[in-house]
Amino acid sequence: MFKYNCLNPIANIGLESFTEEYQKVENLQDADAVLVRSAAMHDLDFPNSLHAIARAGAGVNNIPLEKCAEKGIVVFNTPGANANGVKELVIAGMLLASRDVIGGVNWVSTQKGNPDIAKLAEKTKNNFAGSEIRGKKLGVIGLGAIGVLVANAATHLGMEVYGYDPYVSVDAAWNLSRGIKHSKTAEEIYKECDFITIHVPLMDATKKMINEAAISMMKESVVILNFARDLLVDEEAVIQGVADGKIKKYVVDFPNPTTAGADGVIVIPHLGASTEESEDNCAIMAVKEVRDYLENGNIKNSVNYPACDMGICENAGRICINHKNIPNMIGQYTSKLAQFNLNISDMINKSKGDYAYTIIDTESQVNADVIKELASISGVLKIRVIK
Ligand SMILES: NC(=O)c1ccc[n+]([C@@H]2O[C@H](COP(=O)([O-])OP(=O)(O)OC[C@H]3O[C@@H](n4cnc5c(N)ncnc54)[C@H](O)[C@@H]3O)[C@@H](O)[C@H]2O)c1
Ligand SMILES: O=C(O)[C@H](O)COP(=O)(O)O
Repeated sequence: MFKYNCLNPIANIGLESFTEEYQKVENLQDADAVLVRSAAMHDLDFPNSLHAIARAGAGVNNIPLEKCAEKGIVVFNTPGANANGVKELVIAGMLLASRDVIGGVNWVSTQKGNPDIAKLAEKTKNNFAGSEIRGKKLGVIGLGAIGVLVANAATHLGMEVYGYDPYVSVDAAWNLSRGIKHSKTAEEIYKECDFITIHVPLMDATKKMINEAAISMMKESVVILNFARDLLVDEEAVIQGVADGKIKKYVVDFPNPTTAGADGVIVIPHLGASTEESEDNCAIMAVKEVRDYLENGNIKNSVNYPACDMGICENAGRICINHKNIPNMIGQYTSKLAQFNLNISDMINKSKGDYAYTIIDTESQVNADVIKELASISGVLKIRVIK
């Protein structure tokens, strides 16, 4: 029996794909796996029983990845599963920044019960007039799952699109519309574009990447859209930019005391992935990843351990070892198994940064003494018997 805990509500369609071998528990301390969306996990203590954390979403800045890796806890996310939901809201954000729909709708609500509202609206509507996005230049920083969809959609709306991503994946590059201009520097985006949207993960290297220096290069009346994370942007500098008339609008999906209610800022309460479809997709993918890891030891879409897949175990035994990426680990495992006269029928070892993962299938089952011996090897962080 496996136990899982949910730190946020996770869509039922995903949870329903857990079999009767799974039990939901209220306390993380009792869990083999945790499912989470944006709940902050940095200050949590993780029990030794915890094997996996699945982020039903993209951003993993709420999870202490290194601390988890060190404890042999594999952290998964669900790449692309909510990308369409975010793309649609980014397009809405561009339209809301271009035309004062929000101001107009708010004005109408102040006229409740006014029998002359239709006439008055015709006199007043000019206060809420705007411009169109067709023909404008959009710069997309970060061409991953979301950035590619936004860039492609914007070309279909008649925008001239520039894309910047020095680490773009081959898959993402294949999916980009041919008409998108490849920017080799972020500066080109800052200098050329009327709308700038960022879709990069929050990491030390990307924190405050949109700052005073970046803003100073931007065009007058630029619109900045941030559906990635608030800390990617120096928001004090943005508010100053709005006050100076340099920035027309800042559209952001992450409310905080700096931006809530600020002039020229459209703040959305983190709704990018809050669609039925995105929530379902993320939950289904997260549960699938957790099940494959707990039941078979396979890793797909982890952000702190390598991808590693040996399928379903057809052999008598399978052990999985989370370990440091240091020399001679495999040599030590194989010689320990040989000491116990265990024959290896299949094996895979992969590494990612400082961490590595090994799956070993054996021709007979591995007993507790063998596991104890393997666990005593320096650099082993966690060991699990799958079969
Ligand atoms: N508003 C929401 O509800 C919502 C929903 C999903 C994701 N997000 C946020 O959006 C981010 C992006 O999501 P995604 O699914 O597209 O992720 P992704 O991993 O598919 O794409 C991120 C891209 O950013 C690129 N990148 C990294 N550093 C860069 C840099 N310095 N300059 C330019 N490009 C850089 C990477 O190469 C990658 O292609 C997530 O990390 C998350 O923080 C927000
Ligand atoms: O990174 C993400 O996937 C988004 O920010 C969505 O977060 P949420 O699952 O809490 O809505």
